[in-house]
Order: sequence, then C-alpha cells, then structure tokens
Amino acid sequence: MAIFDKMEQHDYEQLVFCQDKTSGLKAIICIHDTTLGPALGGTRMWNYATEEEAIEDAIRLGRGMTYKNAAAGLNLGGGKTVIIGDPLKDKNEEMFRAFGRFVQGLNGRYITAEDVGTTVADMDLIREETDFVTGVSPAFGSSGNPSPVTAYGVYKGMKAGALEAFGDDSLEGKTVTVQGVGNVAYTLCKHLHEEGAKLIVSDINEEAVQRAVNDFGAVAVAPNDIYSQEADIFAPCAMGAIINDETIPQLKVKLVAGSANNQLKEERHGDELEARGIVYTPDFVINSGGVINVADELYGYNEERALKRVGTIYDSISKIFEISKRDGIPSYKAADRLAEERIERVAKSRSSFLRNEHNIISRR
Ligand SMILES: NC(=O)C1=CN([C@@H]2O[C@H](COP(=O)(O)OP(=O)(O)OC[C@H]3O[C@@H](n4cnc5c(N)ncnc54)[C@H](O)[C@@H]3O)[C@@H](O)[C@H]2O)C=CC1
Ligand SMILES: CC(C)CC(=O)C(=O)O
Repeated sequence: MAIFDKMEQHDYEQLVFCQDKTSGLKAIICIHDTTLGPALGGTRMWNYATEEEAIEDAIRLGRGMTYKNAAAGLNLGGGKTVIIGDPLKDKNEEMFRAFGRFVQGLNGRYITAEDVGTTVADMDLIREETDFVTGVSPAFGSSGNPSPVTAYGVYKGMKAGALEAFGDDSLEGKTVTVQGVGNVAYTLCKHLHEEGAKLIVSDINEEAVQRAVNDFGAVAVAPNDIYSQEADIFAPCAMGAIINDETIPQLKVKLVAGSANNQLKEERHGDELEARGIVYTPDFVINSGGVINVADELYGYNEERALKRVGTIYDSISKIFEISKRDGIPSYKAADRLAEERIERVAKSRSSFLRNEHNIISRR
C-alpha cells in the first residue's frame, strides 16, 4: 500500500503508528484535518483481517470526523484511532494506558473518545495517562457513554428524514429495519418503540437480538436478510459500506437513516439511492449527537446544553434537504458541501499573520 499516495488523495495531515509489545497494543491514529481545531474522534477496536484494512478504516473514519465536526458547527478537526484486536479477548489495562501515553504525546492535536469495541471503562484507563480524552465516567465531571445521545440524535434526524420521505415526521406505525442492535441502536429502538414504530432487527450477536425482541417486541431476521424486508425505513447501525451494489437493489424502503459511519461504500451509491427515490440522511450529520455531547466536556459538561444542541440535528437534516433541492444535488453531496464550505471559510479567516507566544513565526 502506498501510504503517502493515500494520504495525498484526501489531504491527510498525519498518521501515527503506535505499538507496545508488553500490552499487545497496535494502534493507528489518523489526524485528517485540524483547520477548525484539534482533531476529535473515537477509538475503534476491531479484529481487522489485515493491517491494510485497519489503515483503510482509520483514514476513512478520520476524514468522516472532519466532515462531522465541521457540519455540526464544532470548533474541532477530524481524526480517529483504530486498535487492532478482538475487543472481547485482547483488552488489558496496560494497552489503554500505553495508548493514552501516545495520545498525550500528540500534545492536544488529537482528542479521543469511544467507538465500536471501546467503553467508558477503557476511556477511564486512557485518562490515567492523558488529558486529551472525553467520554470518561461522569464521576470525573464528564459526559460518560455517548451512545444514548447519539441514538437520540439519530431518532431526531430520522424524523426529519421521514418528513422528507413521507410528508409527515411521525414514526408511528412505520416499520423500521435496524441492522446491528448494539449500544446506539438499542436506545434508538427504545425511542422508536415508544413512538409506536414496528421493528425488524438483525445482529451477528444473538444476545443483542434477543434483548431487542424481549424489550421492544422486535422481529428478528438473519443478518443477510435485513436489506430485503418489506419496510419503510432502513437504519444501518453496525459497520460501514453497507450501501453498495449488492444491497441497494434489495432495498424496499423509502428512507435510509441510521448511526453507522461511512454507510455509502462509494459516493456513487449515494447517487444510486437518489435515482431510486430513496431519501438518504447523510451519516455524519445524523450520527453527530455523540461527538456533540463529548465535545461539550471541553467547555465544562452541561447535559441540558448538550442535549439541546443534539436536538438541532432535526434542523440540520432538513437544511441538507433544502440545499440538495436548491442546488440540484443528492443529499450526501449537500452535506459534504456544508462541511467543506465552513472549513474553507475558517481557513481563509485564519490566513493572516499571527505571532505566537513562543516568538515563532506562525500563521495560526
Ligand atoms: N457509539 C456512538 O456514540 C457512535 C457510534 N457511531 C457508529 O454507529 C455504529 C454503531 O456503534 P455502536 O452502537 O457504538 O457499536 P456497537 O459495537 O455497540 O454495536 C454494533 C452492533 O453491530 C453488530 N454487527 C456487526 N456487524 C454486523 C452485521 N454484519 N450485521 C448485523 N449486526 C452487526 C455488532 O454485533 C454490534 O451489536 C458504528 O458504525 C459506529 O461507528 C457513530 C457515531 C457515534
Ligand atoms: C463516538 C463519538 C464520541 C465520536 C466518534 O468517533 C464518532 O462520532 O464516530
């Protein structure tokens, strides 16, 4: 893999490879863009088949965070970490402490949080070694697990999507297929159940499926059957790239709205959804509730303020559909435009000379 070619393709600032033999840590920190501020993005632990797959995931996810943070109006750049390993078997205290020291070494250019495979307990270990971690235990004055707040944002964004797809934002009586009923999707299912939606769920983890069946009367289907169900809305809440050439022809829904990062395998799959009249709520906007919540910690966490801001995901999604119609572009492109324009404006406003406190000539 030609790493610098990859980095040049989407203008990545920095990739950091971290290894610690004692704990078995193998991590890749990706800092994509820090125009708006320090790069904030979670740490994913996953049993990647190859190192190439891990690098690919880190850079795609890191870039996604740049767009997410920009579109959410946060003064933060984008980055992400992947740790190579099985989160059920390979974790240990030393691993997260070693990782925390690598994060501290970046001196605030990167701030971490949870993602798939990592928990609040892991963030608490990282906090032992660095100041640059969010989503740690509320006992430390922090916001804790971001997943329920992400779910609340997805629920709000799904309602805005329903208004666009069905002319009414009520989810009562709608059938929603949910792929992956983990941390985010469990709470999403709760909101949907409370509003009277019918749920069809799939997960590779049988326990997770059973919990949704027991708690919300969900109907369980096999993982590969989730795409072809007769339903109104598809909520992808597991891994990325699930909107692709194989899955799109199977979809019978009118709306795709879920928490997963990087849902479109390639951009052209967003065009394909549009061509088929399927409304798509861009992933990095609808799932920005978690990062909005943890970012609030940087100002001294205030739950009420954070949740109020997360609630505006409804308006952000509606605005994207407006831009999409105004400019005659698919919703995924409208979301990209919103983020890119903000980054460009801020970059311009910061381009004048500024001397810094160390007497080093700097343009920042
Ligand atoms: N946790 C958060 O606050 C945020 C999460 N996200 C994204 O949302 C998605 C879900 O995140 P979490 O709920 O935190 O992760 P999680 O790990 O708790 O849940 C994911 C679930 O998907 C299942 N899964 C994996 N592959 C599957 C497949 N092929 N078919 C069906 N199920 C499958 C897993 O068994 C697991 O239960 C991820 O893509 C994550 O990056 C995005 C923003 C914030
Ligand atoms: C889980 C969040 C706190 C941050 C993140 O990495 C994301 O939004 O994907």
